[in-house]
Amino acid sequence: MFYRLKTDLRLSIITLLGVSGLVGITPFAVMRFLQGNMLAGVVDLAIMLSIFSGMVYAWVTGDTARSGFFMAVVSASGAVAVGAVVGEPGLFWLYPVLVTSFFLTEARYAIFINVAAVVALIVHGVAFSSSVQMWSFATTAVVVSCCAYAFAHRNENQRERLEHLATVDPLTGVKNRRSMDEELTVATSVSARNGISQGLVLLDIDHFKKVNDDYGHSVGDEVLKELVALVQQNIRRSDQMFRFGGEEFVLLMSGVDEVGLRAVMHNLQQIIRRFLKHPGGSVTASFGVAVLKAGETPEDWFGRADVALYRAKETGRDRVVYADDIDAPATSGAPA
Ligand SMILES: Nc1nc2c(ncn2[C@@H]2O[C@H](COP(=O)(O)OP(=O)(O)OP(=O)(O)O)[C@@H](O)[C@H]2O)c(=O)[nH]1
Repeated sequence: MFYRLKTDLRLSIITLLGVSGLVGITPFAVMRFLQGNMLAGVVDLAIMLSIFSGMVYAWVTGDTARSGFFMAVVSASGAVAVGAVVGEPGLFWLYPVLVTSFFLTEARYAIFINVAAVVALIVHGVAFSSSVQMWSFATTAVVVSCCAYAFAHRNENQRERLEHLATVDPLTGVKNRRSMDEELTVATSVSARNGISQGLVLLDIDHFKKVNDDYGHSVGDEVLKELVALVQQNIRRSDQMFRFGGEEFVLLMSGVDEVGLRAVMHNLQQIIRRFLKHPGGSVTASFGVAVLKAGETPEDWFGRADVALYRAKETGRDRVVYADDIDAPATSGAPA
């Protein structure tokens, strides 16, 4: 529970709004019923129930986009209703709403919700004792909204940047090992559900240490970038490439059958041989390939591809080895 609150900002805002809404509005609802102000009491009760159901929906389904939008609309409508029914003291409820809307839903929806709420109160007009007060309210509402927008926007940018840094290899721009672990898990579950075949390729540049030693690290870096560009130009957009570490890369290919995979690998091997160069000549690579088996774990799947890569290196490099060819039981030719 705390992990979800820590990692999902929108869920934490929904929860904060839900809990503080319930705690903050309950005394007002009770007071209004006790004072006989039934309409205001019913409005408070409706807001509390809606906020509570939005919060429960977010926790149960994980769909914070929909529940966030719902809670932004509910809290803005509630604040307008309270302002319209209670008058001037009720206006203050709009300020927290103007801020939280930017954290609950997308900026364009939040702007629309905030403008609609302020306009609704101005058009209704009853909550204001003078036009000066009304325009002061409108101006401060705009200032609060602009500040909230700027803060939420910056926060979102930083979140995206951190996510990028955590998942992408800075040298080559492909996803890193951490993303690969997640995608392999996703691929195995998708395959278990839909039966879509999944191919896994481990690609390791041959004698890369010698490239670095002979021509320098920066030339080695260029070779890595060139390799990524070449491979990406020659695989489908839906295929994914990851840098596993050093000079080792991983390709995840969905929906490719055994025959298709062999054709793709033959093509990739030829292209690397022909076009991947260092100042002294061509660069080659070794490949280990495994097609996901039914019920296999990501670790076992990766392990088979790794064994195939090891075999490719062991048997001379610059070759593609398929895990299935290693797994296949040797035929003895003995009569049954
Ligand atoms: N330029 C550059 N080199 C890197 C980077 N990451 C790892 N390396 C180098 O990659 C080399 C890998 O060397 P080895 O593991 O011995 O592999 P290899 O020389 O390719 O030999 P085989 O794989 O057995 O063919 C090491 O020299 C590392 O320093 C990087 O980001 N840039």
